[in-house]
Amino acid sequence: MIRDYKIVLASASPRRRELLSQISLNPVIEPSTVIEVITTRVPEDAVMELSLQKAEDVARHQQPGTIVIGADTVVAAEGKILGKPKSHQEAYEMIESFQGKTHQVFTGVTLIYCGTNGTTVRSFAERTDVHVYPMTPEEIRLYAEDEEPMDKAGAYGIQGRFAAFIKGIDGDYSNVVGLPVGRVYQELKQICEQEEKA
Ligand SMILES: Cc1cn([C@H]2C[C@H](O)[C@@H](COP(=O)(O)OP(=O)(O)OP(=O)(O)O)O2)c(=O)[nH]c1=O
Repeated sequence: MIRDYKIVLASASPRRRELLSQISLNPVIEPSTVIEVITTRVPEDAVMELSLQKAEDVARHQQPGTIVIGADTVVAAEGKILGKPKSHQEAYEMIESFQGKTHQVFTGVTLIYCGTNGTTVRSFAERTDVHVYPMTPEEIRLYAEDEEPMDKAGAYGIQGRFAAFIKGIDGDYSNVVGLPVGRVYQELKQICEQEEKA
């Protein structure tokens, strides 16, 4: 059973911790300190690559019987990968590029099971399509000036004030917030079942 394992979340994101506690998983928080390197421009591959780097960094110093979760979220809009904005101006430009349109949010997740005879690694990427209402330059400016977009991929938080501009989504909502918890739970269950059979 999942509760027989120690779960470590290799992330500083409070949203990811909250999403796991929503499904009664209360992980130990150990953010990774790895320098993130992307070697691809394909968003689903990039988020898996980054989630693997974060999970591997933290898995290195774990005891057997631990499962480490690493994750990374990006927005893909108009052929570009958008991470966190570096300035309010950049936040404005990101939102301007996808207002009135549909973009994709990808979260990559890596689960590493640390066993007595080595490790098991599983990575996957989950996609959600997000439809955004047209926004006026004033609406974009007021939102981009706020602190809310600054620590978020694509410069918005669907769970925050930006909800005013969300027309709809196709896919998992929790994936947009930073962790597709349903899929994470199913994958964790499979790791535990495999270990119990072995
Ligand atoms: C699109 C979107 C992203 N986000 C967040 C999820 C992620 O926390 C963040 C993307 O940054 P990430 O680099 O994926 O994660 P992080 O830096 O917050 O945490 P860590 O690297 O330690 O795991 O954007 C929202 O909260 N709401 C949204 O609507």
